[in-house]
Order: sequence, then C-alpha cells, then structure tokens
Amino acid sequence: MEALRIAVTGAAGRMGQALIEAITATDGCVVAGAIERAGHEALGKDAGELAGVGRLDVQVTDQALDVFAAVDAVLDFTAPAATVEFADLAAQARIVHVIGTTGFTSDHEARLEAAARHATLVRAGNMSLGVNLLTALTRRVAQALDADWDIEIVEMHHRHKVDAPSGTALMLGDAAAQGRGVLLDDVADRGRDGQTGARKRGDIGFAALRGGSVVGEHSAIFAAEKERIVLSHIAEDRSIFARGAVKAAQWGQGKGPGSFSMLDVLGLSDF
Ligand SMILES: NC(=O)C1=CN([C@@H]2O[C@H](COP(=O)(O)OP(=O)(O)OC[C@H]3O[C@@H](n4cnc5c(N)ncnc54)[C@H](OP(=O)(O)O)[C@@H]3O)[C@@H](O)[C@H]2O)C=CC1
Ligand SMILES: O=C(O)C1=N[C@H](C(=O)O)C[C@H](O)C1
Repeated sequence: MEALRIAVTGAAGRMGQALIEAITATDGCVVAGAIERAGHEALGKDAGELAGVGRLDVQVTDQALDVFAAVDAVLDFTAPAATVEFADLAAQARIVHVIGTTGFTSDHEARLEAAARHATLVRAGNMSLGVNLLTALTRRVAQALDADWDIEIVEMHHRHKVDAPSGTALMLGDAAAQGRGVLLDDVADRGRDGQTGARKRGDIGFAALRGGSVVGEHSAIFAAEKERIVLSHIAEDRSIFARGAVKAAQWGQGKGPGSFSMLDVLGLSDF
C-alpha cells in the first residue's frame, strides 16, 4: 500500500516540529510538504532537520497550493487568518485538512464551514485522547448536576500563547453547556475584574493563566455548597496533540467532504 502523504503548515512552529516528528514516527505516513509564510527564515531548509529528526529531503516552501495538490492531507496548527486561507486551498485540492489552530471568530468559522463543502475538515481545539475523553466526561457530569453546582473552567499555558480562553477551555465550556441544555454564548463569563457583583447562577466561568513553558493544563470545576468535583488534564508534551492529528489524517481518508471533530475520529461522539 502507498504511504499517506502529509503536509505540515507552520512547519517551523512549536506544533509544526512536533507534527513532523509524529508523521515520521508513524508507519505508513510520510512528510510530503512543509509550509511557512513568505519571507520566513525557515524557507528552503529541510523540514526533517528543522524538526530534529534528520534529513527528509522536503524543503520548506511558501507555495501552499502546489503542495496541497500533491498530498493526501495537511496538518495545520498556525493562526486563524492563515488557517481560513489554507482551508480554501484544501477545498480546491479536495484533501483532508486537519485543523488544530485555535482562536477563531464567528467569521472565520463561517469560512471554514464553506470550505467543508469540498474538503474533509477535522477540527478540534485539542487533539489529545485525554482531553477529548475529559470533554465527554464534562458533558455527562454537567448533565447529572443542576445549577446549584457552579461550573468554572481554568487553564494554564506557556507565555507565548496568543489566544484566551484556550480552544480546549472553550471545548470544555461547550461540553458543560451542552450537558445543561444551554448555549455557551448565553452563559459564558469570560473575564472578571473589579466590582463584578456576585456570580450569576448558571454561568460558566473561564480563567486563563499564562507563564513559563507550560504545555497545557485544564480543569473543569463543579463547585457546590461544601463540596467540589474537579476534572483535570495535564499535557506533558506536544506529541500527544501531534499523534492525534496524524490519526485524524488517516481517519479522514475516503470520508468525503464535511466538518468533523476528534470525537468522531476517536469514536467518542456517543460516549
Ligand atoms: N488543537 C490542538 O491540539 C493544539 C492546538 N494548538 C494551536 O496551534 C496553533 C499554533 O500553536 P504553536 O505551534 O504553539 O504556535 P507557533 O507560533 O509556535 O507556530 C505557528 C506557526 O505557524 C506559522 N504561520 C503563521 N501564519 C502563517 C501563514 N500564513 N502561513 C504559514 N505559516 C504561518 C508561524 O510563523 P511565524 O512565526 O512567522 O508567525 C509559526 O511558524 C495555536 O493556535 C495553538 O493554540 C497548539 C497545540 C495543540
Ligand atoms: O497554544 C497551545 O499551546 C495550545 N493550544 C490549544 C488550546 O488552545 O487549547 C491546545 C493545547 O492546550 C495547547
């Protein structure tokens, strides 16, 4: 059987390098393209050498469409404005576009939905098995408890992260809202400062901490009178996200156009 040809956007980034390493370590998958933006200092370098896995004879390029036309899937952990452009190109090339990027606005979301008419999009704010299981658990716990239990989502990440709350925190908040049968947009409290007044019953609160080199830590806290349930996940290494992304690329082959999540990939949709 022919190897699955996978391209990586943002190849020089923290996740880009982890993705190149994960593809190289997966039987039946090869790195077939590496993309960075025009003018980037990594252009022309070997993608394998950049990621520390040895020479792969794949040069980093800014010619995304040429690369997309020659691969089966693209793994994209970049920035929202870049990802919506890549989704349009993935739609033209009719390939699998695995999106780990976070921080989308509703306009971005609409563009991604449009691209999913022709590309196979697999999107998740967190591609690790552990967090996706935690999401399913959070929904079930929220379903079992009433609004006497206040829900707070707390996350911590490294000092370079540019969006807040994290994509994972929003996944957990959305799962909790689903469990309660409400819309997250109607109950989210995303920033407290100053004279906030007492907590509103039924709100789902978010708090984002930033510092050092923390890969990613998330807790969904259910707090009632005299007791608390804390569901937590700690990411120790970016390889957990990268492995999930490679799995999504494999899963997406032959699925046809549409918008899918890691819960679909991991078979957790009905959990
Ligand atoms: N879903 C998940 O499981 C995970 C998601 N993430 C998300 O992935 C994203 C990236 O995170 P991280 O790797 O830490 O960030 P980095 O900043 O380390 O990497 C992002 C890379 O994308 C590049 N890039 C930006 N715009 C473009 C463009 N137009 N064309 C090509 N490349 C581009 C950046 O280049 P430049 O340096 O020039 O800007 C950089 O190399 C974030 O949104 C983060 O939240 C992260 C981990 C897990
Ligand atoms: O930017 C990161 O680093 C991460 N981003 C994702 C998020 O926004 O939740 C996933 C992970 O927590 C790391």
